Amino acid sequence: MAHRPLIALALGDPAGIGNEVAVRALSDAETFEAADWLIVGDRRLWALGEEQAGAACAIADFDPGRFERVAFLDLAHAELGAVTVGQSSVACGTVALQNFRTALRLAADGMADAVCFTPFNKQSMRLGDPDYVDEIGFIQRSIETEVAGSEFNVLDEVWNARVTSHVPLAKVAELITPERIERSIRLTHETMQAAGFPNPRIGVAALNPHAGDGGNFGTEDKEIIAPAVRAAAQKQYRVSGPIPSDTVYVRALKGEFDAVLTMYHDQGQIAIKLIGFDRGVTLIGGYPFWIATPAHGTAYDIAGKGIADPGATIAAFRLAARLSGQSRRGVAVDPATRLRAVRDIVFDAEAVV
Ligand SMILES: NC(=O)C1=CN([C@@H]2O[C@H](COP(=O)(O)OP(=O)(O)OC[C@H]3O[C@@H](n4cnc5c(N)ncnc54)[C@H](O)[C@@H]3O)[C@@H](O)[C@H]2O)C=CC1
Ligand SMILES: NCC(=O)COP(=O)(O)O
Repeated sequence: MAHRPLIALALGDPAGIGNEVAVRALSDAETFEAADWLIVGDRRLWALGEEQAGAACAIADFDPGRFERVAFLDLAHAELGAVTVGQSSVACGTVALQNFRTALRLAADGMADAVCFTPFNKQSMRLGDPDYVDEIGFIQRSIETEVAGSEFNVLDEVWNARVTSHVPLAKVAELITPERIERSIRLTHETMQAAGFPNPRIGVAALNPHAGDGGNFGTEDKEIIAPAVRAAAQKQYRVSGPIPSDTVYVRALKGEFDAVLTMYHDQGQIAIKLIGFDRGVTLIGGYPFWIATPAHGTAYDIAGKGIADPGATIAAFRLAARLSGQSRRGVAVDPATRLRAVRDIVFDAEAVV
């Protein structure tokens, strides 16, 4: 039976639109009611978000004895003078990394059902941590797992999955291997099943124009992708392809596929953002808890102006609440156990900062 989940919300890059859209999203009654919220960040930067949004949320500081529906876990860690709205910096990356790591550990330790985050700026994250590549690598390090999850871009109409993600375009072709494709098909199937699709239909995008056009425009589709799709189909996955990538989303939107597996980041993201930029969610699957964020980024060009659209953040928060509320795990639901769990959150948060 569904229960109201506890979501650890890691505030993202403070120089971007993240705090503003988080304030707006939690001011939306239906979104707020969908979960209990533990907001992880620096209270002074949250106040900046309230100012930018022109709205205020009455959220008490976290107190283990009084936690009911929402609390702010104030890590009070930002070097405020070094945060400039609209600019990447070490300070912004460091704050975002610490917020994210704390939220991940809360969930990994079973003290939150899911993690949401507002947009990170990967340039700032790299400045804050030279080893930072992307969220997947950081999650692996933070929760000490070898498991590499994957990003899924979610709209009501269709999902997008990726064989490669945050890699230079020049490297994509060499990373398209049968093993990666089969693994991505399996992860897409398992993640979508966990999200409520009993037997998802997956269309696999081709890499080259017109799926290589008989070998005229590259051989990967014929020699690598087609055999991998056949092998996956033999294992009973409902999969077809390679399908020319300029029309695979047209077919998906007509109802032929529940998801499209693309070969590289922008191949799917362009389609998804054209279909629903204001409600697109990036969902990270493959871990014991759901992780969700809006599909858009930090939008430095409009940060601080009070004009950011909160639609995708609302969609991300609601999706995480729905999936974790009906999910495979679930933290303590009775108040006494939850109180104990939330007390531990504080100790854990102190330990990781
Ligand atoms: N959820 C996350 O953590 C994500 C983080 N990123 C990161 O964000 C940074 C900037 O990425 P960009 O490619 O420039 O994409 P972006 O999404 O930040 O901006 C692209 C364009 O969309 C507009 N835009 C974005 N969100 C909007 C909103 N809510 N309302 C109105 N307009 C909006 C921006 O003003 C800009 O013109 C990068 O470091 C990237 O890695 C990108 C996507 C998702
Ligand atoms: N992994 C979260 C994230 O960065 C989402 O944006 P994208 O770069 O994967 O499009």
